[in-house]
Amino acid sequence: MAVYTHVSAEALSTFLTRYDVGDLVSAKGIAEGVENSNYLVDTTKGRFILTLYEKRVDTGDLPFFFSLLDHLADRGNPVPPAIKDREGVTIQTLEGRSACLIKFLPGISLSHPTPAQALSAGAAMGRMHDALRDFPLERPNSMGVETWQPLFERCGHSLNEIAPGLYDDLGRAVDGVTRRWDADAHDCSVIHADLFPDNVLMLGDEVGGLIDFYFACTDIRVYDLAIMHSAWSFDAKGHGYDAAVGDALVAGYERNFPLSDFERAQFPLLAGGSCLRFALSRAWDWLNTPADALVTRKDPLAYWRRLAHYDPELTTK
Ligand SMILES: Nc1ncnc2c1ncn2[C@@H]1O[C@H](COP(=O)(O)OP(=O)(O)O)[C@@H](O)[C@H]1O
Ligand SMILES: N[C@@H](CCOP(=O)(O)O)C(=O)O
Repeated sequence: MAVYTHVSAEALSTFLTRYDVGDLVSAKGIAEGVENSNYLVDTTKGRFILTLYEKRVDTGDLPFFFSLLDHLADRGNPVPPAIKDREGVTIQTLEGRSACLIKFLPGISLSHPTPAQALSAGAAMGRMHDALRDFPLERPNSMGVETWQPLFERCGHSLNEIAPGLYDDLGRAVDGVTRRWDADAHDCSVIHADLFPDNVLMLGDEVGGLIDFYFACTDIRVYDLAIMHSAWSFDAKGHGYDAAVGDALVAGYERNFPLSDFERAQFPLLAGGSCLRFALSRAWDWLNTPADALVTRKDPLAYWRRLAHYDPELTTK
Protein backbone atom coordinates (compact mmCIF):
# COMPACT_ATOMS: atom_id res chain seq x y z
CA MET A 1 0.00 0.00 0.00
CA ALA A 2 1.53 3.30 -0.96
CA VAL A 3 -1.14 5.94 -1.19
CA TYR A 4 -0.87 7.93 2.00
CA THR A 5 -2.23 11.19 0.62
CA HIS A 6 -5.53 11.31 -1.25
CA VAL A 7 -5.66 13.58 -4.29
CA SER A 8 -9.13 14.55 -5.47
CA ALA A 9 -9.95 14.47 -9.18
CA GLU A 10 -10.69 18.21 -9.04
CA ALA A 11 -7.32 19.05 -7.45
CA LEU A 12 -5.49 16.84 -9.94
CA SER A 13 -7.29 18.36 -12.95
CA THR A 14 -6.34 21.83 -11.78
CA PHE A 15 -2.75 20.69 -11.07
CA LEU A 16 -2.38 19.34 -14.62
CA THR A 17 -3.36 22.69 -16.16
CA ARG A 18 0.14 23.92 -15.20
CA TYR A 19 1.58 21.45 -17.73
CA ASP A 20 1.26 20.85 -21.42
CA VAL A 21 0.15 17.24 -20.88
CA GLY A 22 -3.51 17.32 -21.91
CA ASP A 23 -6.58 16.84 -19.72
CA LEU A 24 -7.14 14.30 -16.97
CA VAL A 25 -8.74 11.05 -18.10
CA SER A 26 -8.14 8.83 -15.04
CA ALA A 27 -5.94 8.47 -11.97
CA LYS A 28 -5.34 5.33 -9.94
CA GLY A 29 -3.37 4.90 -6.72
CA ILE A 30 -0.44 2.49 -7.08
CA ALA A 31 -0.30 -0.14 -4.35
CA GLU A 32 3.42 -0.99 -4.73
CA GLY A 33 6.13 1.04 -3.00
CA VAL A 34 6.57 2.08 0.59
CA GLU A 35 8.08 5.57 0.71
CA ASN A 36 5.78 7.89 -1.24
CA SER A 37 2.24 8.19 -2.59
CA ASN A 38 2.15 7.26 -6.28
CA TYR A 39 -0.64 7.60 -8.84
CA LEU A 40 -0.86 6.35 -12.39
CA VAL A 41 -2.30 9.29 -14.33
CA ASP A 42 -3.77 9.07 -17.84
CA THR A 43 -4.43 12.24 -19.80
CA THR A 44 -5.62 12.96 -23.31
CA LYS A 45 -1.90 13.15 -24.28
CA GLY A 46 -0.34 10.21 -22.48
CA ARG A 47 0.46 8.37 -19.25
CA PHE A 48 2.40 9.74 -16.27
CA ILE A 49 3.33 8.94 -12.68
CA LEU A 50 2.35 11.47 -10.02
CA THR A 51 4.46 11.20 -6.87
CA LEU A 52 3.70 12.98 -3.61
CA TYR A 53 6.67 12.92 -1.25
CA GLU A 54 5.88 11.66 2.23
CA LYS A 55 7.99 12.10 5.32
CA ARG A 56 10.80 9.67 4.45
CA VAL A 57 12.09 11.69 1.52
CA ASP A 58 13.77 14.98 2.45
CA THR A 59 12.33 17.38 -0.11
CA GLY A 60 15.59 19.36 0.07
CA ASP A 61 17.14 16.39 -1.78
CA LEU A 62 14.66 16.50 -4.68
CA PRO A 63 16.79 18.88 -6.84
CA PHE A 64 19.69 16.39 -6.51
CA PHE A 65 17.50 13.44 -7.53
CA PHE A 66 16.02 15.24 -10.55
CA SER A 67 19.42 16.54 -11.75
CA LEU A 68 20.64 12.95 -11.54
CA LEU A 69 17.68 11.63 -13.55
CA ASP A 70 18.09 14.36 -16.20
CA HIS A 71 21.82 13.54 -16.47
CA LEU A 72 21.12 9.83 -16.93
CA ALA A 73 18.17 10.29 -19.31
CA ASP A 74 20.23 12.71 -21.46
CA ARG A 75 22.80 9.92 -21.86
CA GLY A 76 20.25 7.36 -22.98
CA ASN A 77 19.64 5.50 -19.70
CA PRO A 78 16.06 4.23 -19.18
CA VAL A 79 15.23 6.41 -16.17
CA PRO A 80 12.17 8.62 -15.61
CA PRO A 81 12.87 12.35 -15.56
CA ALA A 82 10.39 14.75 -13.98
CA ILE A 83 8.14 16.65 -16.37
CA LYS A 84 8.60 20.44 -16.36
CA ASP A 85 5.55 22.68 -16.26
CA ARG A 86 5.15 25.55 -18.73
CA GLU A 87 7.41 27.72 -16.56
CA GLY A 88 10.14 25.06 -16.30
CA VAL A 89 9.24 24.07 -12.72
CA THR A 90 9.47 20.37 -11.71
CA ILE A 91 8.88 20.37 -7.94
CA GLN A 92 5.34 21.47 -7.10
CA THR A 93 3.02 21.39 -4.10
CA LEU A 94 -0.19 19.34 -4.11
CA GLU A 95 -2.45 18.47 -1.15
CA GLY A 96 0.17 19.98 1.16
CA ARG A 97 2.97 17.70 -0.13
CA SER A 98 5.87 18.27 -2.50
CA ALA A 99 4.80 16.63 -5.74
CA CYS A 100 6.21 15.83 -9.19
CA LEU A 101 4.77 14.59 -12.43
CA ILE A 102 7.16 11.95 -13.77
CA LYS A 103 7.63 10.20 -17.10
CA PHE A 104 5.90 6.80 -17.18
CA LEU A 105 8.18 3.93 -18.15
CA PRO A 106 6.88 0.61 -19.46
CA GLY A 107 7.67 -2.72 -17.86
CA ILE A 108 6.90 -5.03 -14.98
CA SER A 109 8.54 -5.14 -11.55
CA LEU A 110 9.94 -8.60 -10.99
CA SER A 111 9.63 -10.92 -8.04
CA HIS A 112 11.76 -13.80 -9.38
CA PRO A 113 14.31 -12.60 -11.95
CA THR A 114 15.82 -15.10 -14.38
CA PRO A 115 19.54 -15.16 -15.29
CA ALA A 116 18.72 -13.53 -18.67
CA GLN A 117 16.91 -10.68 -16.89
CA ALA A 118 19.76 -10.38 -14.38
CA LEU A 119 22.24 -10.08 -17.25
CA SER A 120 20.27 -7.14 -18.73
CA ALA A 121 19.79 -5.49 -15.35
CA GLY A 122 23.49 -5.79 -14.46
CA ALA A 123 24.36 -4.27 -17.84
CA ALA A 124 21.92 -1.40 -17.16
CA MET A 125 23.68 -0.68 -13.87
CA GLY A 126 27.12 -0.75 -15.56
CA ARG A 127 25.88 1.63 -18.21
CA MET A 128 24.41 3.91 -15.55
CA HIS A 129 27.71 4.00 -13.65
CA ASP A 130 29.59 4.76 -16.85
CA ALA A 131 27.21 7.69 -17.50
CA LEU A 132 27.79 8.98 -13.95
CA ARG A 133 31.57 9.38 -14.35
CA ASP A 134 31.05 13.10 -15.10
CA PHE A 135 28.03 13.76 -12.85
CA PRO A 136 29.16 16.72 -10.71
CA LEU A 137 26.78 16.63 -7.71
CA GLU A 138 27.23 14.68 -4.48
CA ARG A 139 24.90 13.51 -1.72
CA PRO A 140 26.05 11.77 1.48
CA ASN A 141 24.68 8.27 2.03
CA SER A 142 22.11 8.60 4.83
CA MET A 143 22.42 4.80 5.30
CA GLY A 144 26.21 4.63 4.86
CA VAL A 145 28.64 2.47 6.85
CA GLU A 146 29.06 5.05 9.64
CA THR A 147 25.31 4.86 10.40
CA TRP A 148 25.19 1.09 10.98
CA GLN A 149 26.62 0.95 14.50
CA PRO A 150 24.43 3.87 15.76
CA LEU A 151 21.35 2.32 14.16
CA PHE A 152 22.21 -1.04 15.72
CA GLU A 153 22.46 0.66 19.13
CA ARG A 154 19.14 2.47 18.62
CA CYS A 155 17.47 -0.89 17.89
CA GLY A 156 19.15 -2.23 21.05
CA HIS A 157 18.11 -5.38 22.91
CA SER A 158 14.67 -5.21 21.25
CA LEU A 159 16.43 -7.01 18.38
CA ASN A 160 16.01 -10.17 20.46
CA GLU A 161 12.21 -9.81 19.98
CA ILE A 162 12.83 -10.41 16.26
CA ALA A 163 14.96 -13.51 16.92
CA PRO A 164 16.54 -14.75 20.15
CA GLY A 165 20.23 -13.76 20.28
CA LEU A 166 19.99 -11.34 17.34
CA TYR A 167 21.39 -8.44 19.39
CA ASP A 168 24.69 -10.23 20.04
CA ASP A 169 24.90 -11.80 16.58
CA LEU A 170 24.20 -8.58 14.67
CA GLY A 171 26.48 -6.57 16.94
CA ARG A 172 29.38 -8.93 16.20
CA ALA A 173 28.70 -8.78 12.46
CA VAL A 174 28.42 -4.97 12.35
CA ASP A 175 31.74 -4.75 14.16
CA GLY A 176 33.37 -7.34 11.87
CA VAL A 177 32.27 -5.65 8.64
CA THR A 178 32.78 -2.01 9.61
CA ARG A 179 36.33 -2.66 10.86
CA ARG A 180 37.33 -3.96 7.41
CA TRP A 181 35.40 -1.34 5.37
CA ASP A 182 37.71 1.11 3.58
CA ALA A 183 35.87 3.54 1.29
CA ASP A 184 39.11 5.44 0.59
CA ALA A 185 40.55 2.38 -1.18
CA HIS A 186 37.67 2.38 -3.71
CA ASP A 187 36.36 4.50 -6.57
CA CYS A 188 33.34 6.39 -5.30
CA SER A 189 30.57 7.91 -7.39
CA VAL A 190 26.87 8.53 -7.24
CA ILE A 191 25.08 5.17 -6.94
CA HIS A 192 21.42 4.08 -6.94
CA ALA A 193 21.83 2.24 -3.61
CA ASP A 194 18.47 0.39 -3.75
CA LEU A 195 18.34 -1.39 -7.12
CA PHE A 196 16.17 -4.27 -5.94
CA PRO A 197 14.16 -6.27 -8.50
CA ASP A 198 11.08 -4.14 -7.73
CA ASN A 199 12.96 -1.05 -8.87
CA VAL A 200 13.76 -2.46 -12.31
CA LEU A 201 10.92 -2.53 -14.84
CA MET A 202 11.43 -5.40 -17.30
CA LEU A 203 10.07 -5.88 -20.81
CA GLY A 204 10.67 -9.60 -21.24
CA ASP A 205 14.42 -9.97 -20.83
CA GLU A 206 15.12 -6.28 -21.53
CA VAL A 207 15.18 -3.39 -19.06
CA GLY A 208 12.36 -0.92 -19.64
CA GLY A 209 13.16 1.31 -16.68
CA LEU A 210 15.26 1.91 -13.58
CA ILE A 211 13.17 3.70 -10.97
CA ASP A 212 13.06 4.85 -7.34
CA PHE A 213 16.29 6.86 -7.04
CA TYR A 214 15.35 8.26 -3.62
CA PHE A 215 18.28 6.57 -1.86
CA ALA A 216 20.79 7.68 -4.55
CA CYS A 217 23.95 8.98 -2.92
CA THR A 218 27.73 9.14 -3.17
CA ASP A 219 29.41 5.93 -2.05
CA ILE A 220 31.69 3.08 -3.20
CA ARG A 221 30.68 2.45 -6.83
CA VAL A 222 30.91 -1.35 -6.71
CA TYR A 223 28.88 -1.35 -3.46
CA ASP A 224 25.90 -0.55 -5.73
CA LEU A 225 26.47 -3.85 -7.59
CA ALA A 226 26.91 -5.64 -4.26
CA ILE A 227 23.53 -4.26 -3.07
CA MET A 228 21.95 -5.48 -6.29
CA HIS A 229 23.64 -8.89 -5.97
CA SER A 230 22.37 -9.41 -2.42
CA ALA A 231 18.83 -8.31 -3.39
CA TRP A 232 18.50 -10.36 -6.59
CA SER A 233 20.28 -13.67 -5.96
CA PHE A 234 18.22 -15.21 -3.12
CA ASP A 235 14.62 -16.15 -2.49
CA ALA A 236 12.42 -13.72 -0.52
CA LYS A 237 13.36 -15.34 2.79
CA GLY A 238 17.07 -14.98 2.07
CA HIS A 239 17.67 -18.69 1.39
CA GLY A 240 18.87 -20.51 -1.71
CA TYR A 241 21.65 -18.49 -3.30
CA ASP A 242 21.07 -18.58 -7.08
CA ALA A 243 24.56 -18.57 -8.61
CA ALA A 244 23.22 -18.27 -12.16
CA VAL A 245 21.43 -15.00 -11.30
CA GLY A 246 24.36 -13.67 -9.20
CA ASP A 247 26.93 -14.46 -11.91
CA ALA A 248 24.72 -12.97 -14.63
CA LEU A 249 24.41 -9.66 -12.75
CA VAL A 250 28.19 -9.34 -12.52
CA ALA A 251 28.74 -10.49 -16.13
CA GLY A 252 26.16 -7.96 -17.38
CA TYR A 253 27.72 -5.18 -15.33
CA GLU A 254 31.19 -5.95 -16.68
CA ARG A 255 29.95 -5.56 -20.25
CA ASN A 256 29.80 -1.83 -19.53
CA PHE A 257 32.08 -1.36 -16.53
CA PRO A 258 34.82 -3.97 -15.92
CA LEU A 259 35.74 -4.70 -12.29
CA SER A 260 39.31 -4.57 -11.03
CA ASP A 261 40.91 -7.52 -9.20
CA PHE A 262 40.69 -5.48 -5.99
CA GLU A 263 36.94 -4.91 -6.48
CA ARG A 264 36.41 -8.63 -7.11
CA ALA A 265 38.30 -9.48 -3.94
CA GLN A 266 36.30 -6.94 -1.93
CA PHE A 267 32.93 -8.00 -3.32
CA PRO A 268 31.92 -10.42 -0.50
CA LEU A 269 32.71 -7.75 2.11
CA LEU A 270 30.68 -5.12 0.25
CA ALA A 271 27.77 -7.53 -0.23
CA GLY A 272 27.99 -8.43 3.46
CA GLY A 273 27.76 -4.70 4.23
CA SER A 274 24.65 -4.51 2.07
CA CYS A 275 23.10 -7.37 4.07
CA LEU A 276 23.74 -5.48 7.30
CA ARG A 277 22.46 -2.17 5.91
CA PHE A 278 19.10 -3.71 4.93
CA ALA A 279 18.87 -6.01 7.96
CA LEU A 280 19.30 -2.94 10.18
CA SER A 281 16.86 -0.63 8.38
CA ARG A 282 14.30 -3.41 8.23
CA ALA A 283 14.86 -4.26 11.92
CA TRP A 284 14.34 -0.60 12.87
CA ASP A 285 11.13 -0.45 10.81
CA TRP A 286 10.01 -3.81 12.25
CA LEU A 287 10.43 -2.58 15.80
CA ASN A 288 8.87 0.82 15.14
CA THR A 289 6.00 0.09 12.74
CA PRO A 290 2.74 -1.12 14.30
CA ALA A 291 1.83 -4.59 12.98
CA ASP A 292 -1.51 -3.16 11.72
CA ALA A 293 0.05 -0.19 9.86
CA LEU A 294 -0.72 0.37 6.16
CA VAL A 295 2.88 -0.46 5.24
CA THR A 296 3.89 -4.11 5.12
CA ARG A 297 6.96 -4.61 7.31
CA LYS A 298 9.84 -6.32 5.51
CA ASP A 299 11.61 -9.25 7.14
CA PRO A 300 15.02 -8.25 8.62
CA LEU A 301 16.07 -11.90 8.97
CA ALA A 302 15.89 -12.36 5.20
CA TYR A 303 18.95 -10.10 5.07
CA TRP A 304 20.65 -11.60 8.09
CA ARG A 305 20.47 -15.01 6.36
CA ARG A 306 22.06 -13.61 3.20
CA LEU A 307 25.09 -12.50 5.21
CA ALA A 308 25.84 -16.17 5.93
CA HIS A 309 26.40 -16.70 2.19
CA TYR A 310 28.91 -13.85 1.83
CA ASP A 311 30.73 -14.26 5.14
CA PRO A 312 29.85 -17.50 6.99
CA GLU A 313 32.32 -16.75 9.82
CA LEU A 314 30.47 -13.57 10.76
CA THR A 315 27.20 -15.39 11.34
CA THR A 316 28.52 -18.39 13.27
CA LYS A 317 29.23 -18.16 16.97
N1 LIG B 1 8.39 6.18 -13.77
C1 LIG B 1 7.62 5.10 -13.55
N2 LIG B 1 7.08 4.43 -14.58
C2 LIG B 1 6.25 3.37 -14.37
N3 LIG B 1 5.90 2.92 -13.15
C3 LIG B 1 6.41 3.55 -12.08
C4 LIG B 1 7.29 4.67 -12.21
N4 LIG B 1 7.62 5.10 -10.97
C5 LIG B 1 6.99 4.29 -10.11
N5 LIG B 1 6.25 3.36 -10.77
C6 LIG B 1 5.37 2.33 -10.16
O1 LIG B 1 5.12 2.71 -8.83
C7 LIG B 1 5.60 1.72 -7.90
C8 LIG B 1 6.16 2.39 -6.65
O2 LIG B 1 7.21 3.27 -7.03
P1 LIG B 1 8.48 3.48 -6.11
O3 LIG B 1 9.25 4.65 -6.64
O4 LIG B 1 9.23 2.17 -5.98
O5 LIG B 1 7.78 3.85 -4.74
P2 LIG B 1 8.40 4.03 -3.31
O6 LIG B 1 9.49 5.06 -3.42
O7 LIG B 1 7.22 4.45 -2.50
O8 LIG B 1 8.96 2.68 -2.88
C9 LIG B 1 6.61 0.91 -8.68
O9 LIG B 1 6.71 -0.40 -8.21
C10 LIG B 1 6.05 0.96 -10.09
O10 LIG B 1 5.02 -0.01 -10.22
N1 LIG C 1 14.47 -1.96 -0.76
C1 LIG C 1 14.45 -1.79 0.67
C2 LIG C 1 13.43 -0.81 1.15
C3 LIG C 1 13.20 0.41 0.28
O1 LIG C 1 11.94 0.28 -0.31
P1 LIG C 1 11.60 0.84 -1.79
O2 LIG C 1 10.18 0.39 -2.04
O3 LIG C 1 11.78 2.32 -1.72
O4 LIG C 1 12.57 0.17 -2.75
C4 LIG C 1 14.20 -3.13 1.39
O5 LIG C 1 13.72 -4.05 0.73
O6 LIG C 1 14.49 -3.23 2.59
